[in-house]
Amino acid sequence: MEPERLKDVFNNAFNEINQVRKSSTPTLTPREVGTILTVSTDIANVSGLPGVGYEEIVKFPGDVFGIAFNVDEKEVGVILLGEYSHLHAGDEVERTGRVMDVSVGESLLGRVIDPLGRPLDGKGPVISGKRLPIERSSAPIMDRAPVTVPLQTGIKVIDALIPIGRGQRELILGDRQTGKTAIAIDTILNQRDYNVLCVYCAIGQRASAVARAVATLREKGAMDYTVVVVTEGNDPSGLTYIAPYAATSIAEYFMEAGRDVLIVYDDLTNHARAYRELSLLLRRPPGREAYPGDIFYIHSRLLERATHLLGELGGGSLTALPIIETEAQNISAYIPTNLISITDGQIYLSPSLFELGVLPAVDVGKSVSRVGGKAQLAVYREVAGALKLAYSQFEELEAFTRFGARLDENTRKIIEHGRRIRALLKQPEFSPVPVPEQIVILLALDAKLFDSVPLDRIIDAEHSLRAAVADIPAEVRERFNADAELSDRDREIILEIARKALERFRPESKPVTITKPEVKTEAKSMQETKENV
Ligand SMILES: Nc1ncnc2c1ncn2[C@@H]1O[C@H](COP(=O)(O)OP(=O)(O)OP(=O)(O)O)[C@@H](O)[C@H]1O
Repeated sequence: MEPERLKDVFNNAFNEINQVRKSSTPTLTPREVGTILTVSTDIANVSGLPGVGYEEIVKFPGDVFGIAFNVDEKEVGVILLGEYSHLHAGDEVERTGRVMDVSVGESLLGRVIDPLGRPLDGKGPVISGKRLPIERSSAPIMDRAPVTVPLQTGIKVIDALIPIGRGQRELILGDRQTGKTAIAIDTILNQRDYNVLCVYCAIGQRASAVARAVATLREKGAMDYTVVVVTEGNDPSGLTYIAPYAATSIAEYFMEAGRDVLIVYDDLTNHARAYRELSLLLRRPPGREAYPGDIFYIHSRLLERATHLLGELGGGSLTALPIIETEAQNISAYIPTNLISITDGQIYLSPSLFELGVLPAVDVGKSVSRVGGKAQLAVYREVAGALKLAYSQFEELEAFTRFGARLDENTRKIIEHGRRIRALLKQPEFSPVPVPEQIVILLALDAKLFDSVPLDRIIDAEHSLRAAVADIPAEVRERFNADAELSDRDREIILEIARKALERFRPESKPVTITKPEVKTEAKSMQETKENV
């Protein structure tokens, strides 16, 4: 062989050997490791991680994870996401190079998990091939469609007077124990018939309250289409802080797959408190009510993720029902006003109505839905305006009746009508009312058919009317859900059925003979008394 050719063969062989050697050598990946400087309540200060990014996950001994939150040149403030009593100054901390993410997917339906995706229901690990970061940017404006489809809550007062649309953000606020959770749970229960998936995010709640909510959802068959994300009061503040973001990513997965989703944040007061605690521990400067300056931003970036996507993007929607607890009915405190300005309306629950037994204790005057009216079914719109006006007139006039003022006939009628509206807007927990039944009740109320029914028989009259809905011809009932307006003929048919159903609840016109004997008896007895005296 020629020397040139020999040289080529030799070079090729040498290169091949080099390549084989390279591929069999294990590649060395650098580990960036730092040291814990201090560990205090729910946070750790770490040094020696110069490359760490904001919100990057770092790993502590014992598989405890943390989020890098205060990234300074020499020191990193880390929010701890697990039990940290075994951590000490001097322990190693390792960068992971990734941000916090959570399992998402169909397999999460029916599960109760914590914000890290760990199961809390004893049904084994959550198996899902897909993960999404918990912090995601919200859909850009050009990807958003207007809110046009109603989200039926099954709660008469809300569906009629404060309607919610799919993709809307409606705040539920009120003092403690006024029925805030009850409204959210009832709304979830009602989604069974509407094919809306639900995510219930319990944030820093008492374990007993969470257990009660989960038991109700399970008992009523709502867990089939619901994911529950839980942090309890005694969990680290870091876990409480990330809970709503993780729950939103779980919900967004379904939305991006074209589904309609409802998410409940119960409640964001606990979330704000957890964030305040972390910020103060990280020595961020406190602002109003000791909350950090970016408290508005953390809630607005969360709630901006609720939207209705365009048809080309699947047409899915994410409706958010954040809950806020007020103190002594102060809706102008810092966090409630922030949330009121971020959301598209609010449902205010009044403790005084709760005490009076008007449940759900929705104060219609202080509640509003800014976009839901456009999404409301046409049949509701026909009666809602008149009903709201009649109800607010009644509330104003009711105050006068407390002074025992003599009322003219017209005022008396307004008050009697208003009392019946209030009585019919009452509703027990866990018993959503279907749309056709709600509409028939509202039409009958609007036509003042209930005004002749005594107040103590209103509930029976309502039951009788609801049972009579079956008599309405199917084609008329179909128009209720099809967002079609009712014709005069339809209205007449419905009112005729309602009249019949309510007939037996009218008080019998009292025959004169009934009163006369009473007078006689009284007179007689007076005479007898006189005689006896
Ligand atoms: N429509 C209703 N009918 C009957 N009872 C109701 C109704 N709504 C709420 N309740 C009752 O009122 C109580 C308080 O309700 P709920 O726990 O929902 O209030 P909350 O405002 O969420 O309370 P917390 O401040 O503890 O979160 C519960 O005992 C619940 O059963």
